[in-house]
Amino acid sequence: MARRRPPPKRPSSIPSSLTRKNSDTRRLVNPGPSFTGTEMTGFVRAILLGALVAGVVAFLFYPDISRLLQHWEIDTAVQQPDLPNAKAAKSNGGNTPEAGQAKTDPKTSRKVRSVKENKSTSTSKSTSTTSNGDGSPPKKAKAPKRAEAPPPQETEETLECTCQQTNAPEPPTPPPPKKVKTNPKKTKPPVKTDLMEDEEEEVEEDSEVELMEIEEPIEFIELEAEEEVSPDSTGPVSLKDGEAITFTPLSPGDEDVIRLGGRPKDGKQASSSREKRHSDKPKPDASGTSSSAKNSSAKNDTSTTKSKKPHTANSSDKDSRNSSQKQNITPQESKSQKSTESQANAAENPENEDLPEEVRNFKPTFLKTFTPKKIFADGRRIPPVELIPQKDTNSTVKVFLFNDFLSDAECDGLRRVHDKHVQEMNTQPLLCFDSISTLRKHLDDVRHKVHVTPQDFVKGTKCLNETFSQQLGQWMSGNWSYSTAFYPGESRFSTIFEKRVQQAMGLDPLNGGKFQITSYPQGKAYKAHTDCVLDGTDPRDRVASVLVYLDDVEEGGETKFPELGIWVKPRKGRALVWNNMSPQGACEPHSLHVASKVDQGSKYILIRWYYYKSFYSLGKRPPEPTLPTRSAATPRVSCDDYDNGSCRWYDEWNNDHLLDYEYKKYTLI
Ligand SMILES: O=C(O)CCC(=O)C(=O)O
Ligand SMILES: [Fe+2]
Repeated sequence: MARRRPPPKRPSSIPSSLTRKNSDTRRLVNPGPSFTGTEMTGFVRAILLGALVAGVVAFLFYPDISRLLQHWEIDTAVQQPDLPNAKAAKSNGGNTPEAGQAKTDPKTSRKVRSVKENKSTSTSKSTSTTSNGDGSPPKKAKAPKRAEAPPPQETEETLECTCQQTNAPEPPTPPPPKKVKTNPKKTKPPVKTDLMEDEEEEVEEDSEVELMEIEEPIEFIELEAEEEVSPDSTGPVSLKDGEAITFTPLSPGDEDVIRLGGRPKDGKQASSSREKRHSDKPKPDASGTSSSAKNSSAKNDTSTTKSKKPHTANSSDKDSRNSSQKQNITPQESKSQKSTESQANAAENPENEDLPEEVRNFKPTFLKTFTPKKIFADGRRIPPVELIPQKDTNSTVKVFLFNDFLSDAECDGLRRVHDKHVQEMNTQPLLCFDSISTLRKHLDDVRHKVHVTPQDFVKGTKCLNETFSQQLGQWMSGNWSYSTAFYPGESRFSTIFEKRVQQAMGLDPLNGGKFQITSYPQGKAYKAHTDCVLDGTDPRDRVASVLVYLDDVEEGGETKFPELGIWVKPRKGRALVWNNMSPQGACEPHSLHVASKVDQGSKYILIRWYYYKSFYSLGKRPPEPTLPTRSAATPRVSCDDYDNGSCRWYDEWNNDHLLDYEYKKYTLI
């Protein structure tokens, strides 16, 4: 549009001294003509006529004058972007740096971005999920935010447009809502249904446009085809042809091969093929000293390292992890190996002084190989799906989902092994509590007023004595979830599973810990926690978690990530994989997750945690502590919090219930 010239600016004021001087001069030097009465009347008439003509002209051309003035204002706004018009134009576009920011992952950025656009365009799904904040099922969606007009550019035209809209008698009709289409090949609508069932039902009552938009499963991105691992590809694992993709389902006979933890009634502890797994790794302690001997010799260690663990995952495995992370280096070796650099580090951070060298010098690098790939198993095509956080967050946590990661037969087999083992264990567990206050809360819960004294606990432990354990166990009537464990190399299944995980996510089998199967009876949940230790002193933590649902759950039992606004419904065979640590190696608070209450039916999961690196005892059965004294096959129940009824039954013992555990964990085998 042609730009009109603004009218010349008039001087805003003339110095009064000058004016006065000129008029004074005129009056004195040139007094002007004098007029007769007739001449005066004619002159007045002429003036009146002129005024009349000017009035008519002004009336006829008024709109043009008005427009001329407008353009003058517009030009001013362009030149001065701080004027209100210019500001409004900027914010109306909604094109804030955040909104326009793309995710940094070069492989997924395009798709992530497209999903984000979709989200902001208008879905009640994303609105409702995001707004809840606690990861609870989304509430009734509000009126969806319609498609926004494309962001205006900061040009003269844009501003002119704003200005004209303001002056127009009727506001202009907004552009119709944008329907964002995603590539149907790359989305999986059925998955979305699982996650968003509640909202979907509500949204269906709304307009057609919404329905069309809701059809887009915005939470899911099936990842790029080029990431696929084809059956005959060599891939990251060197396997024999076909081995990576064919899996013979777990047959009933195989169940015996899976030895679950705990001392069976014959008193012998199951052993794993630990030496094989680590035979190629140097073992700082090659003396062959038994682990229990080392345990007792470590008792004098006065390591003061305590990690605060407000919301850390099930203590049993954490214990196994901690004990596995610290034993490689004896205090003597630690001292002799001290480098100038590490001493300097320790001097900088005196709190770390007592940590083993390996811990202090460990440089966490984010697992570059933590990349999802499409895999095939047993004739099943298993593409990865990235779950997009429904909350704006600067989190580095990525959550991936694989449907049918395990076959029905595999899931059934694992459930059977677990149930059988729970049945076979001694039915009377010993009950352990993280504190007396947790015990009191549980007593209140079962409506029993009991005066608790330290004598009720087995000395040196956090566990109740046998009599009290039995009593409280009956009152609580098995009101807990059940975890059983098996170890790498103990079954064909474990080997096949870890290879599958390696292919799908690039996680090194050697960096994985035990396999834990957990069942939740109806009404059970598990507290909000992170699988790594928040603000922990040991950076060699659980970098990623792999969770597989072994059955559908009739109602409830979702895994929720409240900080991300992601929640996932259990589906038989479905795997969830996420990273717990940031690229810098810090435990990510956004990885907080909760197993929500099973409202109807029961829930079964298989979980395995992966670490930054392999440790000597990682993935090996931990030596059982002798305290408390107990008969074979006695399970323990750990209530390490009250929240969400998070007592959990374990088939094996570790050191977590020992009072002095925190003080010696870095030197335990
Ligand atoms: O059961 C779930 O959904 C989550 C379980 C979990 O996070 C865990 O066992 O660490
Ligand atoms: Fe967890």
